Amino acid sequence: MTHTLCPWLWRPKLNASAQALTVVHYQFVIILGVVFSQNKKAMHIYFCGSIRGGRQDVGIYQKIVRKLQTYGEVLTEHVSHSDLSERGEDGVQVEKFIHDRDVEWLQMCDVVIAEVTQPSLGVGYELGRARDMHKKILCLFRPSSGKSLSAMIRGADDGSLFQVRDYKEDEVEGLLDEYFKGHSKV
Ligand SMILES: O=c1[nH]c(=O)n([C@H]2C[C@H](O)[C@@H](COP(=O)(O)O)O2)cc1CO
Repeated sequence: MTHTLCPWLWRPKLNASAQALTVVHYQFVIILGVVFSQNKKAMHIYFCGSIRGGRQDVGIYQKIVRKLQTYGEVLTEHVSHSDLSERGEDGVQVEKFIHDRDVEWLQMCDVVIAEVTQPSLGVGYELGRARDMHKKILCLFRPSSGKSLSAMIRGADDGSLFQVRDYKEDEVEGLLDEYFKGHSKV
């Protein structure tokens, strides 16, 4: 029986119980391998940052995206590209393409990280959609900008799925480490 199922395990010198033990051992190793490879599956991270709302914070977006890339795949890496201007992405029928692609990415992501200091209609829309999808959301705001965050963002903080944190630029990496410590596999 054993040699029919697993010919490479068939060792005529082993008695039946030793063969059964070997099979159980190999099954255990296979199960461990499957569990381990699932845990290693990259987390999908959706990063939101202003584009047409103004690109003055692109340097901070780059810092955030670099850090996020140590935790998983950032689906919207383009938001942090310094050559992406306030005009946004170009192309044929680009508006519908961008909207539909980004909503699909929101659906597939494990977590949404948004830099919300520079107000942006697109980021506000993404956050509303993500909240309705019950995604884990972290919004980052810099009070040193002198701006006041919309109540529709700050007021959405429920201390759990939707969180808003005030931060200083030099704290952002530590803050993300702290956040992902609690959400290492979403
Ligand atoms: O070209 C684009 N590509 C793109 O992915 N977006 C998405 C991602 C950003 O998090 C968000 C920015 O919105 P807005 O452009 O309204 O600031 O919208 C927005 C634009 C332009 O509106």
